[in-house]
Amino acid sequence: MLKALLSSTPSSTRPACPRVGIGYDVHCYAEGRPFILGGVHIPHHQGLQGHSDADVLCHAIADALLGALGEPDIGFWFPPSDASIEGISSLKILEKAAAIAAEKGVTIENIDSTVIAEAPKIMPHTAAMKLCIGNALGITTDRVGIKATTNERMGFVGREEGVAAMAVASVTFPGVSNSVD
Ligand SMILES: Nc1ccn([C@@H]2O[C@H](COP(=O)(O)O)[C@@H](O)[C@H]2O)c(=O)n1
Ligand SMILES: C[C@@]1(CO)OP(=O)(O)OP(=O)(O)OC[C@H]1O
Repeated sequence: MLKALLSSTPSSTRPACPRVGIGYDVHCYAEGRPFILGGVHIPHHQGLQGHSDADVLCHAIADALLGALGEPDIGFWFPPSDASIEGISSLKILEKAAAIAAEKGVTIENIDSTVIAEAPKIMPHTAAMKLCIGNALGITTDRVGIKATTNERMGFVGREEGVAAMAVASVTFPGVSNSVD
């Protein structure tokens, strides 16, 4: 009876829905700072400036994920004006984005990213970075893409004034069904 009633009413059934988001960030270099990228301390003569640990890659990934989730960006959740988060590990920011995804029942499918840096070499550190990012997001390392390129000596990246990163995130929102079997 209920099944017949439901089949005659407008359906609210919706299949699982894939979504994507993009993120971009840039930080300038400063002497006397550790260079933290993807949660990993990479030996370098200078690091990135920021209110947080300035992990430009994690910030780009966080914004990509928040975008895919339809949420406000990183600055909403972690305001630069908040003194209590000074020096915060950006892996915590990824953990927060993953928690928001989990609350919504959203599956994180994969992340891909590119770091744009003239120096140092990034690729030797990507295995460690993928582990940190994968752990923070609760996904396996094969779902975390990290690539790197120089800027061919052009612009602020080319002059080694800073580092940029871009990322995309792919997620699946859960389907809903009113069917009664
Ligand atoms: N900071 C970087 C930049 C580049 N790489 C690796 O070198 C390759 C060549 O870079 P080009 O910018 O000259 O195309 C690139 O594909 C990366 O594998 C790197 O590790 N770190
Ligand atoms: C997480 C925050 C907190 O201040 O980190 P910042 O180091 O300020 O980095 P930025 O990418 O400029 O902005 C994001 C901020 O919300």
